[in-house]
Amino acid sequence: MSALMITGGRTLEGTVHVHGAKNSVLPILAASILAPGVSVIENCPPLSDVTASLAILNHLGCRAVQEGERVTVDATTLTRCDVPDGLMREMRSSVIFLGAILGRLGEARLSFPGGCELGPRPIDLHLRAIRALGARVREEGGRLLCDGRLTGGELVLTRPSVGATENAMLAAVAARGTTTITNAAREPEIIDLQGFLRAMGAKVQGAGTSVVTVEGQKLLHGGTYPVMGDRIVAATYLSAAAAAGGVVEVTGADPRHFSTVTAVLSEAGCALAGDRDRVVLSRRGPLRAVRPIHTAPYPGFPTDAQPPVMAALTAARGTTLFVEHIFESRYRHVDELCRMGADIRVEGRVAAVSGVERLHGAPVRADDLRGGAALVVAALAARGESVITGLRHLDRGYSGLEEGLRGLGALVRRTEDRIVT
Ligand SMILES: CC(=O)N[C@H]1[C@@H](OP(=O)(O)OP(=O)(O)OC[C@H]2O[C@@H](n3ccc(=O)[nH]c3=O)[C@H](O)[C@@H]2O)O[C@H](CO)[C@@H](O)[C@@H]1O
Ligand SMILES: C=C(OP(=O)(O)O)C(=O)O
Repeated sequence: MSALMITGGRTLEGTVHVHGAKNSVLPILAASILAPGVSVIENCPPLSDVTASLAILNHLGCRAVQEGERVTVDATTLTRCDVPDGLMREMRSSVIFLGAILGRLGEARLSFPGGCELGPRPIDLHLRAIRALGARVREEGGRLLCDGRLTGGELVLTRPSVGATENAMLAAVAARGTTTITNAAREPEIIDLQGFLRAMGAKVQGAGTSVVTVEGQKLLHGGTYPVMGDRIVAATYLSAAAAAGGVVEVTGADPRHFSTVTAVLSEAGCALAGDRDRVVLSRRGPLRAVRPIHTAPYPGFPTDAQPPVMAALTAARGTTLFVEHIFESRYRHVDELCRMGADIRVEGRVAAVSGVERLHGAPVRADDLRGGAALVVAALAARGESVITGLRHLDRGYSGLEEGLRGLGALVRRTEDRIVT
């Protein structure tokens, strides 16, 4: 079983560059099949979710290859409209292929997606959106059978779901006429998807606001596009620096995309400065508790940053309340943090984090992606050695994490075969 061995207690110093955003590149890879052409995606991180996306693309008949941080997708040869159940279960974003396959071929056969287990993650809004564009959707034996000629229309999402907004945009690009998506998600990743669709020749506007408008059936071609930097990876490195102390510069992501996170870390006693694609955090003295942190859709505090920021505040003076509004069950890291000496009580959606003097190292297991990031942050600040297992979750969203942390002076190594009892 592979594990991360982290000996905590060293302050972090230096610069770390974040890779491209997982939550941008996955819908962009799905979008690449909308036109029978060659797309080139730059700044594409080598993540296991990207590998899963490439496997889906190749299964569909495309030629998708990753070389370093560049992915080339030749979607000219796309022939199939089905995604096997095993690939659907690999990640949440497999469901975004629904709008894209349906848009390109008029037919799609998928099943329900996997992804982090954070409580129920239905896809009713996705299906409602594509039905509203004229698709027929049947469920048979756990498979979703979708077909129909798509026509633009007025879509109103009952909540600003990121994935449903993306699926609706992809289907709308191929639909006849104009589609408006009201109460659309406003995340920066939606703006990135719009950027790629425009690079393919699509007419899309409004991304980043609550109303996205798509004029469908424009002549599309392959596009070349650089994926934005990962704001959650940036938030994770900053949380690590806040937890361990020191001076860390994070480059490659736009600090405006995670300003709610930097605001919290600043309130906790860190000094922050930055500009368009870099931010520097320094923490010399102790951390203090902050006002309650409520996760919310963008531009609110991101649910994906809740676990690492919580880990950073486990040793702050005082008590911080976290209120998780997006997912029903996103505190699976709490029990593991408590094994490291944290004092956290959870009641429903609220977690009360009472700062302790210092965490201690322990064997812990990641049960989901950002929960794993929280354990890394905690281990860097803890006294002694931690052994973190469950790395397949971390590998879905973090590439080069050990190298990045080692470059900041952390004692981190990955063992591939250690048996952890
Ligand atoms: C690959 C990707 O981009 N994942 C991100 C995306 O996930 P994802 O796209 O799955 O998140 P959504 O915004 O769709 O989900 C938000 C909430 O809406 C609910 N919901 C969603 C769809 C639906 O059809 N019905 C429904 O009830 C979900 O259960 C959840 O409670 O946004 C989340 C919220 O910022 C992030 O945590 C994930 O990292
Ligand atoms: C929850 C996440 O990912 P996914 O939606 O792919 O499960 C995440 O990136 O934190």
